[in-house]
Amino acid sequence: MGTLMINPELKSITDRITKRSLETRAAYLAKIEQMRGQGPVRGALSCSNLAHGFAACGEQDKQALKLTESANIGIINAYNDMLSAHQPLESYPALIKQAAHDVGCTAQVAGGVPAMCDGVTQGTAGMELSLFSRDIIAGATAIALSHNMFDGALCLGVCDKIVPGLLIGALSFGHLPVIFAPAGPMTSGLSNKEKAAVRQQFAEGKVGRDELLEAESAAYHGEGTCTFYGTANSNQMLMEVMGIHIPGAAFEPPGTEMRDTLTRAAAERLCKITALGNEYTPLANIVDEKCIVNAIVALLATGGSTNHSIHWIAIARAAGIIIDWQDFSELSAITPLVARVYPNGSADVNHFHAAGGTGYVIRTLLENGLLHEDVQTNWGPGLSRYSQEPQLNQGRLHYVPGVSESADQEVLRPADAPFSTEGGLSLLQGNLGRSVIKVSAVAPEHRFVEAPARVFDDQAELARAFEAGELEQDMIAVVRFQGPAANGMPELHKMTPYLGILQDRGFKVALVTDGRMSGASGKVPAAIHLTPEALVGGGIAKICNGDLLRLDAVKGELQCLVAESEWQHREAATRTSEESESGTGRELFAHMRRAVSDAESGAGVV
Ligand SMILES: O=C(O)[C@H](O)[C@@H](O)[C@H](O)[C@H](O)COP(=O)(O)O
Ligand code: SF4
Repeated sequence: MGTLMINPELKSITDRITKRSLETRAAYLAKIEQMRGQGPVRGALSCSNLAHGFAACGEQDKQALKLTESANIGIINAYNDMLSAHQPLESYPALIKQAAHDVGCTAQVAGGVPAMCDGVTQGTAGMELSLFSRDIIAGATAIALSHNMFDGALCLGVCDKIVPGLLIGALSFGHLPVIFAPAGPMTSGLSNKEKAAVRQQFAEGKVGRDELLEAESAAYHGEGTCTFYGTANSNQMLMEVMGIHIPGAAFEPPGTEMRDTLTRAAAERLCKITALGNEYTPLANIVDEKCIVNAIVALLATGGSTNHSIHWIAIARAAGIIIDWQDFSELSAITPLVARVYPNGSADVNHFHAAGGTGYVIRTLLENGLLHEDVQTNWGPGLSRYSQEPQLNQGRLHYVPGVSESADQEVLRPADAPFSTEGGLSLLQGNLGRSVIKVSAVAPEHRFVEAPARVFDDQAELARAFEAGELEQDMIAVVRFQGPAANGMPELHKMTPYLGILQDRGFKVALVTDGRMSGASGKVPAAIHLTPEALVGGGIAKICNGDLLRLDAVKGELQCLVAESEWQHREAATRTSEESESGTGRELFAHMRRAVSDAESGAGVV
């Protein structure tokens, strides 16, 4: 691999983050140091604690656990049948236990964590629990690891809030080595673009529910992660570039010999890097400022999910590192877009993987000084290890250098000849507050929209207005009271077909909301995560129907073009509906709505 001269702006942004985080990072590391016992963590347990901990084990494991020479791995499993991406995880614990035994160690399922499928809950009341489920998962991870029987943790989770929640929880046990093992993507079915087209036809009444269900079922047809580059697959890219997977684990499909080999290898590696061995690699040493910056760069370079402009702020905070949207925006200005995967193009993650995948992205960014190479990883020091690709040779795993050229220039390009010289996300600012936009999914001709506001209190109201034919005009839809404190900041992805139709009909259309969009949302310019949110009196609550709004993704401006004197005297609207307070379990999350931080602080309660 060529010289790895670091980009000077990348270095300066990293130095700024390191300086800003000095105190919080030092406090985090001090807490982790306190948690590091000598010898296996279980050695500090009382006899009764330990006996409870291995009561249900077989005799061989009991003997191993009584002694303190061999490592015991805690498995945190997010298996359920709701997420096609998590369904394969059902069989992983048995594979991991056998792999641990094969190297003289033990493994136990430390606990399960809940996992919500945002595809199942999209557009329903359940989506109002989705963001909060991240911090519930973080707490559930800590509950599992708090048994203190473990010398390392193997996290089994893939999708949206699950990987961030597992990682936030595991960072509270950052004295342990932690490896994430995914299940991989579904094989390609009906393309995401064709699926989106049938949805628009359904919204226009051109096809019926049977055709729609047939298209959806042809797109989402089997086990594994949905194949668009949304939040779940962005998680996989970021776990690679942070060195938390073992190299090349992200996009191998489930149910293959390679997939099972990678899962076993993760367990074997984890047994090797505990404090009992001579390659001790605690999670706290991996997730540092350079690692977080690498994750943001990889997100921006691949047009990853906007949700990570929230989750990775929360993850960084869990490691004592403070980042904000200005950091994202400045990194985006120096990060080339090297991948076009739906919604940023028509390819899916299987095409991305075949074209060179995570190894190629890491290689080309390293070669252009756009990632920090001098980092710690679960596979050893130095990020260039993750530009390698796994191969099987008579059933044994080994690594070879990854491709040095993209196998499909329509899907992956080198960082010095990218699809765009800027990354996928931008910060928008103005008299409405601060928001983010995924520019990589918006055609250049749609990145500037100035049009009258049409104000809605939820996405269903917008759908009704569309169906009544009231939206056939240039319009910036304002959907408010969708922030974290209002109703848990749901994804508002169901609006995408309606706004896409209006855009296709030639109207200038955009969306402004304090809510979220799906990582799969695309072509309509959307200023999302608007902070401060409507419920706390943010500017979005002062917009009236007909106000002229400007969304300029090129200059980074979001403005209500009302005279300053009038704007200052505008009353913020108050919410008319308490619908989000109860039903579908939402009453159980009232304390989180009251305590949640704003989107730019990570929308967290932990
Ligand atoms: O952020 C994300 O990537 C989304 O939450 C994704 O996980 C969700 O499942 C989408 O809603 C699926 O897309 P459709 O709803 O278009 O099927
Ligand atoms: S990618 Fe989204 S829709 Fe697909 S399994 Fe994961 S959460 Fe569900």
